[in-house]
Amino acid sequence: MARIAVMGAGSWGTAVGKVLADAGSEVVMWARREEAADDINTNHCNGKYLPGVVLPSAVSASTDPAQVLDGAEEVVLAVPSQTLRANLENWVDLLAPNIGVISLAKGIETGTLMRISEVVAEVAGLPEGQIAVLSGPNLAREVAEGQPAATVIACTDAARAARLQDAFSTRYFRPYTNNDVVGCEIGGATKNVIALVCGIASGMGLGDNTAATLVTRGLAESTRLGVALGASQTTFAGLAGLGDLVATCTSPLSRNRTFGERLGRGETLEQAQEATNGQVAEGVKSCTSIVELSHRAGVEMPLTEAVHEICHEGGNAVEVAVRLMRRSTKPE
Ligand SMILES: NC(=O)C1=CN([C@@H]2O[C@H](COP(=O)(O)OP(=O)(O)OC[C@H]3O[C@@H](n4cnc5c(N)ncnc54)[C@H](O)[C@@H]3O)[C@@H](O)[C@H]2O)C=CC1
Ligand SMILES: O=C(CO)COP(=O)(O)O
Repeated sequence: MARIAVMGAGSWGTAVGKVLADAGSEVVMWARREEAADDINTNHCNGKYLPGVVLPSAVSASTDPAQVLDGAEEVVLAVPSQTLRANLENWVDLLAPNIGVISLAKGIETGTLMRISEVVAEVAGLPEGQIAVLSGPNLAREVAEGQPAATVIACTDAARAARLQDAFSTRYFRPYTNNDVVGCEIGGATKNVIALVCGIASGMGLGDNTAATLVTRGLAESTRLGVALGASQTTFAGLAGLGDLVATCTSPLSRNRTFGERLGRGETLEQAQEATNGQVAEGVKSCTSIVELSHRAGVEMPLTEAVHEICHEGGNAVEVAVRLMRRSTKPE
């Protein structure tokens, strides 16, 4: 039985811990709070993030990263994108030199504009073939309940991607492999921003034509950015692109969509933040780094710019929407 460390016991880290244990691994989770580790060890659940979900007995937890990482063959990084660097810096001396890393994060680091696998490579000094990313339409609650879902495991080392595919395969969770790490990470980060704009539109009372327009044009601008950064266009038509975009833009379980809805109803950023139960809505910060990345790459991302303006420049959603509709006409 392989021993896998999951660093982060939030909603997705916990759901992924359950998947890995159901697929046959021994899973040790790192939790920030003692109560979370106790809850997992004593009650086999994580009541703060996934109330009612029973975790397999092969899942245990600790707040001590040394204990969690001791003997681990793989380490899953399940902390928010903007905190990953600082967390990993604390753990780097505890990683075995040949350890495999799997990033679950869906964001772009602010300031550096790095994808999260690039942050991992820089901080841990690992070659890119040792770093994989997992991304797809995977709302944590549904996966934890055992509802059927698929995902993508991307790694430049195809043999490693195939090994991870096995390690994550269960009767309800079906991973596909891909070698397009850039496309999977860009798709995962941009869909959160498009989910914010879909939520804003919904909060403003707009209907399904608007939502479908935002999803489709959101996919167009995400693909434009990804391709400019070296990704494959086909990745954006797959699970880590369109698949995740649809799930996140339409689901009431999405933190990003819900956050946007509150903004669209007129709440401030602070009010919307209060309602997240301490969970991350990655798009709020990543919209800034994605706008900067798009400028650097020379591609237009009007919807992402709109979200940035509403979230961080005091933009009024109605005025921003009117301006978007008045953009010059163009071929599709
Ligand atoms: N929840 C979901 O349905 C999915 C989430 N993801 C991605 O997985 C990553 C992790 O997300 P979740 O587990 O959902 O997040 P979460 O907000 O539910 O949990 C974050 C975890 O990171 C820990 N953490 C460590 N350092 C932290 C810090 N400085 N600030 C805040 N939290 C800190 C928290 O204690 C918590 O255990 C994100 O990038 C997210 O976009 C990806 C797919 C599905
Ligand atoms: O990434 C997700 C689904 O694939 C989760 O989305 P939220 O972070 O918006 O909840």
